[in-house]
Amino acid sequence: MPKVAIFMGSKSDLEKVKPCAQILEMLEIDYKMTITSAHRTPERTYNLIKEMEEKGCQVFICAAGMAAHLAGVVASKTVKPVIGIPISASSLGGMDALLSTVQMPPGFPVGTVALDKAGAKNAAWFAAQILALTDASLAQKIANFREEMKKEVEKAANEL
Ligand SMILES: Nc1c(C(=O)O)ncn1[C@@H]1O[C@H](COP(=O)(O)O)[C@@H](O)[C@H]1O
Repeated sequence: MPKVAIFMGSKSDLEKVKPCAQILEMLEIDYKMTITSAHRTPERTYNLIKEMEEKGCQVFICAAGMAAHLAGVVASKTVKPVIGIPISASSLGGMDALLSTVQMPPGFPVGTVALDKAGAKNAAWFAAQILALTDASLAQKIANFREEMKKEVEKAANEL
């Protein structure tokens, strides 16, 4: 049963979104990743939100570039937390997607992470932390990975 939904606006976003799925896999969190667009396939988007909620999904992650309305539209249809990953997909270098993801009207927040791959990774960590509020073993797993990251920094420092 997927706990997290990852939606992206286009197949062209996939390479930048893959790290999100990889982190969820590393944390052994069930997820469903698919392509849907609030602009091009509004009905599919609405149906997917409903389907995912019925399956027990707790967090929605939405990645989109350009006029990135996908996360906002998902936020309008669910009261589950929505995390937006802005994708740089135009000559504006991602500022278009960043602003259209983050600047939501009050009452419909989209927790917005950094652009592209770095943001994709943090979207997964953030979703995991939300799920860990009610899952002690997942919280411990996240803490263990943080220990590993700490060791990597110390190892790199020692090797300099
Ligand atoms: N921002 C949105 C939405 C949406 O918000 O509904 N649907 C697609 N897109 C974005 O358009 C960009 C170009 O898409 P194409 O490469 O398919 O032309 C992609 O970054 C996609 O996320």
